[in-house]
Amino acid sequence: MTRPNPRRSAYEILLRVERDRAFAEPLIDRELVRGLLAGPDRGLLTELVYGVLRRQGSLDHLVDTFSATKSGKLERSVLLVLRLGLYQLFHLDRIPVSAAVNESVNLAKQVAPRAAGLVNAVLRRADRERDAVAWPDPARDPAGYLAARYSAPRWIAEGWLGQLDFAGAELLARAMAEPAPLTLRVNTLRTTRDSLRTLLREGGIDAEPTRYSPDGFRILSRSPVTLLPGFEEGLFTVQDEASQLASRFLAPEPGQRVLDVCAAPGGKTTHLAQLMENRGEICAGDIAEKKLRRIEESAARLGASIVRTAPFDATRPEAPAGGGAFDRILVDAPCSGLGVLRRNPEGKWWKAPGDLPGIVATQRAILEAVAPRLVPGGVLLYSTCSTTVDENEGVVDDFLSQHPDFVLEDLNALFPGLADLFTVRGFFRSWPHRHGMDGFFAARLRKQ
Ligand SMILES: C[S@@+](CC[C@H](N)C(=O)[O-])C[C@H]1O[C@@H](n2cnc3c(N)ncnc32)[C@H](O)[C@@H]1O
Repeated sequence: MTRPNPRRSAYEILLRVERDRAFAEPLIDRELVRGLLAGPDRGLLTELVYGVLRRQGSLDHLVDTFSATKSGKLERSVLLVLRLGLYQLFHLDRIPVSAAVNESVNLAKQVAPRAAGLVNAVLRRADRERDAVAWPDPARDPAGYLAARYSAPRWIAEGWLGQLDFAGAELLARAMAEPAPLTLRVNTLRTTRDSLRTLLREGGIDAEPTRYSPDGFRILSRSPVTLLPGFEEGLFTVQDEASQLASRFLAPEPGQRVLDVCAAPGGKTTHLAQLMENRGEICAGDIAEKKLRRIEESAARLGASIVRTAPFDATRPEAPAGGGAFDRILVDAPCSGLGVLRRNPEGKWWKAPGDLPGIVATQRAILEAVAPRLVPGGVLLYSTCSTTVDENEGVVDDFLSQHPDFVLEDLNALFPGLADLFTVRGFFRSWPHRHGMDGFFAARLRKQ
C-alpha cells in the first residue's frame, strides 16, 4: 500500500479539476473525509490545491521562464507536477527547498517517470534564479503583465483594462487573486447584530461589522462555518456583503408578494424574508430543480416561513407557476461570474469571451419574460455578480429602450449614505479592491 501523501492527493485533485472541470472543494472534502491524511498534511493538501489554482497563471509564467519546453507544450501530468513544485518553492516558506524539489521528483517518478529529470532540473534552476524572474513589461504589454503577475486569463485582464485605469486594474487583479473574506449575514428573524456579536465574542471568534451592510459581519478568526456559535440555531448565514446589499436595494415590505426568479441556493431569498419580517409571500424559483432543496433547507434553518419554491425557466413568459402579479421582483441573473473570480479559482480558467453573448441573451430574455408580472408602481431589481458592461448597463439599457413603462431609479437618491457604491447614473457597482466585497452590479427599475 502506498503511503498517504498530500502532494499526490493534490495532484490527483488538480488533474480532475483540469481534465473533468470538476470543482475542487468537494474533491478536497472527500479526500479529507477518507481520513488517510493526518495532522498538518490535511492543511497542506488544501493549501496546495487552492494555492496552485489561484496562482496558475503566474506558475505557468515561471515554467516558461525556467523550462526549455514551454507550459503549453508540456504533458499535463508534468505541468501539474511543476506547478505544485513551483508553488512550494515560491509561496510556502515553511517547506525547505530540498523537500519541495525531492518530493516533486518523487511525485514525477509516480505519475510521469520519464520527466523526473526535467522536473528536478527546472525546480533547481528556479530556486537558483528565483530573484531574476522577468515579468512582462507593464508599459508595453499591460494585459500580459496583469495576466502573468496576478494569474488572470489574458482576456479577463484586457476587460479590466478597458474599464479601469492601469493602477485600478492592477489593484483589482491583485484582489481577485486573494481568497475572499468570510462574511456572515445576521438572521434578524432570530437575533440582532449586537447579540450575535456578543455570542461570537464569547465563543472566541473575532468578527467585525461590515462597512456598508447593516446585517453583516466579517469573520477574522479561522473557523469552519458550521462550528461558529449560532450556526445550528440559524442565527446567521454565509453571504458576501455585496449580495446582502442587493436585497436591501430591492427593499421589499412586510405583507408584499415577491418573486425571486433565479433564487437558488437562496441567499437573497431568505434575506428578503428577513426584510419582510416573515410577512407576505415569496415565490422562489430556479431552472435547476435539484437546487430548490437548498433554498428549502436554508429557509427552514433560518425560519423564513413565507418562502415557497417552484421549478421554472424564467426565460419563458408563462413562468412562474402560481400566477398573479408581484409587488417586487428580483432577477439575480445567471452571469459570467467575473466579479467572483476570487471565490472560484478553478472557474476562471474555464470561462471564455465567447460565452458572453449567450449569457447576455439569457439575461435579456429573463427580464423580458418577467416584466409583465410586476404590478404598476412595483419595483424590479436586476443584479449580477459580474463586472462586465455588457451583462449589466448593456442589458438594462436595452431593456429600458424596449420598455418605456419602466424607469431607472437612482440609488444615490434612495440610499444617500452609500454613494460610494453607486455610479453617476445610480447603478450599484462594487469592486473587491475598492469596497472589499465581490464585484457586483444592481439596477433598480420601477414600473410606471
Ligand atoms: C446568480 S445565481 C442565483 C443566486 C441566488 N439568487 C442567491 O442569492 O443565492 C443564478 C441562478 O439562476 C439559475 N438560472 C439559470 N438560468 C435560469 C433560467 N432560465 N430560469 C431560472 N433560473 C435560472 C441558476 O440555476 C442559478 O441558480
